[in-house]
Amino acid sequence: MGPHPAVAAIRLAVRRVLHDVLTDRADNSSAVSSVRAGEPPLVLVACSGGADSMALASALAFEAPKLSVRAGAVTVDHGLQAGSALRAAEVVTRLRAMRLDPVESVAVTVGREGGPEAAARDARYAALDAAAERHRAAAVLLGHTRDDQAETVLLGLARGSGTRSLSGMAAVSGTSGRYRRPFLQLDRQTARKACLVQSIPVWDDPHNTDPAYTRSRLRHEGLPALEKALGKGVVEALARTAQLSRDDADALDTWAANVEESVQDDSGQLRCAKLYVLPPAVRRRVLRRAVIAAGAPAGSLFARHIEEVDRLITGWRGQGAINLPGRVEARRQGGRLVIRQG
Ligand SMILES: Nc1ncnc2c1ncn2[C@@H]1O[C@H](COP(=O)(O)OP(=O)(O)OP(=O)(O)O)[C@@H](O)[C@H]1O
Repeated sequence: MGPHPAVAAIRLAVRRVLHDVLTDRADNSSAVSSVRAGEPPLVLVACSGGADSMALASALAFEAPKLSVRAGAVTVDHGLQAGSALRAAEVVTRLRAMRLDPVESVAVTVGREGGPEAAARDARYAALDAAAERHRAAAVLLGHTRDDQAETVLLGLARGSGTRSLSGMAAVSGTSGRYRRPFLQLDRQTARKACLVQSIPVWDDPHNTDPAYTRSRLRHEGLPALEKALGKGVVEALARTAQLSRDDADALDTWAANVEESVQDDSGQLRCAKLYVLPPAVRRRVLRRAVIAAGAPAGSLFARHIEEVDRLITGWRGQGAINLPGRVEARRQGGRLVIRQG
């Protein structure tokens, strides 16, 4: 008898990603310094102890040896709840029981920038990046599911963001495509079921059900209400929207990169008349690129900032300089847009 369908589904998803990692590694072996010739590649799973990442860890532990890949794990202790260190130690024990090696727990200090969720995420990714470098890992797997993707799209929609934000999380992201999300096409229930039938204990993060958090409200109230109103297929449809938006956003980014030079004068300043005739989606991207090139941190730059700069082109009525994150300033001067750091 074969494995339970949920277990078969998670293993297949991981197998596919491991194949991709090995193929990419073979293609880049001369370019990527972290790859050591002849050494079996190491793939790490980022594991919170929750159902999604425990299912991911179990599938990685099963599939990796068949492809001569070493499988390890990292759990990050955010130190935000009483007893978090103990829980991290427990997760480590469970991961070692799956014969993953190396397995480590990394304690981080969570700052305040951007609110508690964003600060925890920044600290977590910094720790995962450092672990990947330390172990020269070929990839780090994350347990985001199709449900997480649907939530991300809805959050972007509610913020009034553009196509880039609606495109949610990429299947491959990070430095040299380090982060992989094998479960992006799988629903959360499949991961949970796979843990259940394999008797894998999981830890349910109380934050995930705490109505104080936007994502938690969306998960437990918003999406069920949408499913009731629009039907069960809404999660899948939102995930499809993410993929379509990603393709659109990629095409528009390429367009913007290609026209950039044609709107600059000899000293590299942007010519307002040339910008004016561009389609708004392309113009806003050109402006965003220019603002980032001048030194504004991409993460602090929001749609409203770029809209304000855009009004120097489309709604010009002699307004003054616009202050942007990273002490960058944009002003219109004699038919040119001057964007520079103060
Ligand atoms: N504390 C952590 N340590 C290591 N990896 C983490 C941690 N928290 C989250 N991750 C990684 O990020 C993914 C998404 O995290 P998120 O917080 O959105 O979901 P989650 O509900 O914690 O997921 P899971 O059910 O896997 O615990 C996880 O599946 C996992 O791969």
